[in-house]
Amino acid sequence: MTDVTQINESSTKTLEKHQELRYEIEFDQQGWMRLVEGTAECFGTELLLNKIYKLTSTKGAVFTWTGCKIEITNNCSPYIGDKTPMQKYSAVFQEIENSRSNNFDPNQSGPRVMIVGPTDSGKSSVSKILLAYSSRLGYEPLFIDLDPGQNSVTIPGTISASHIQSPIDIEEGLSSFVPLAHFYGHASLDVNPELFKALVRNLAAFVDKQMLASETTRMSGFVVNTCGWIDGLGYKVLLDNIEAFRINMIIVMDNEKLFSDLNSHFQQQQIKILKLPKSGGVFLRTPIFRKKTRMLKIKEYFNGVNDSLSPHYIYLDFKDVSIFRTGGGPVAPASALPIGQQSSIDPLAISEVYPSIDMCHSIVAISYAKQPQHIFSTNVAGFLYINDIDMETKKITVISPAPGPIPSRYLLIGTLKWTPN
Ligand SMILES: Nc1ncnc2c1ncn2[C@@H]1O[C@H](COP(=O)(O)OP(=O)(O)OP(=O)(O)O)[C@@H](O)[C@H]1O
Repeated sequence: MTDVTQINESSTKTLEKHQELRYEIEFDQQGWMRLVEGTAECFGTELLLNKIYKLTSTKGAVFTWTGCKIEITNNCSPYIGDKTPMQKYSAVFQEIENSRSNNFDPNQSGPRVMIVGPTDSGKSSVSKILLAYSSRLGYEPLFIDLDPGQNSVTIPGTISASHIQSPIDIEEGLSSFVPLAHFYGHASLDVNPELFKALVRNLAAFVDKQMLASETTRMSGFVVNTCGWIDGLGYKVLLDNIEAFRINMIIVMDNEKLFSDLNSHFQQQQIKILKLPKSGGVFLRTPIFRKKTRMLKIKEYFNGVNDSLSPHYIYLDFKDVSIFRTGGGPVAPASALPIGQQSSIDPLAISEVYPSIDMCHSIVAISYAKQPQHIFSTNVAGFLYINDIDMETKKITVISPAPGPIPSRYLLIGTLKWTPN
């Protein structure tokens, strides 16, 4: 692996106050940046002066409130954006902050914020900014990621809650926090929306317990990031998720219709609904790019960010594990069924399946459940990659990020596949 500091074709960019330096670095490419003068922040987290930050397969921006100079490698295609919505984002953060500090009743919960909007509208980036600003003020909010396709925290196909108890790392982002995760098993919400809604309700119940247990968490509140499916069934799922988390502030990114629909729907309820524009820097991702990002996220789970981990091969006998599939088998996406027709398969059924060759290259979750009937309501300990299944010797070869025995015999499988290269 290249030592990034050896990439020395860099230039120093001077930013006026309220400008941002945008960068794009291709998959499997690395560059770096360094703040050489002034102050700047990357999605809300302050850069340290003179520290070299590695940039790997990423797009993003560094914003300055004061003006600054940043040295950045030329392979990051850096350019300066002088129109940014950061002042509006900061005003929304102030609203959140007011809800914490204005006569906060410790028996009530603090901000329960959900960010909604179409794909590529900057939802994850705004989530990160709000969490980073909260963290800088000493709060310890929860981050709830309901985007199984473009997850910010762990492997795709999951929903998770992470406790943000330290500043967000600029290189690793939100992946540096250990989440409580439930395995949905599919990258797209429309494969099994009923299962998704039910898992979200489980996660919301866990979050409620966390809020009850600690006044700091209660006051800090949480930020929920969602996926970009906002019409038809996607909108209905969103409404269900809003109810599950008893959201009291919705931030709508860049979509007048969604803003208007939510206002009409919640007019009798005390939910603050705000709208925010998307930044001109937000990168539009094609389906191929999205798939590559998912594969990269899985690779990072097993190999670490910047290949910092060495994954381990583990050999399991068929009798050592029980594999369960949720939803009673692969279900046709709701969008693929004729209008008005529903799948006859119980979307919440969990059935044990015998190992088979077609499971090769699947990502499976290790459940913490002690009994099969608790699998659905229990979070997962981690994930394995099925490298090989030998039907003759009845052995499964898996790749795990950690050595040693796996913590449970119960494995969950969905439709998520990966091929290491
Ligand atoms: N101001 C900016 N300058 C440069 N890149 C940016 C900026 N804001 C966001 N990006 C990048 O644009 C991409 C899309 O942004 P983001 O992930 O926040 O959108 P999203 O609405 O959450 O997308 P999705 O719904 O697909 O998850 C990300 O790679 C992000 O880092």
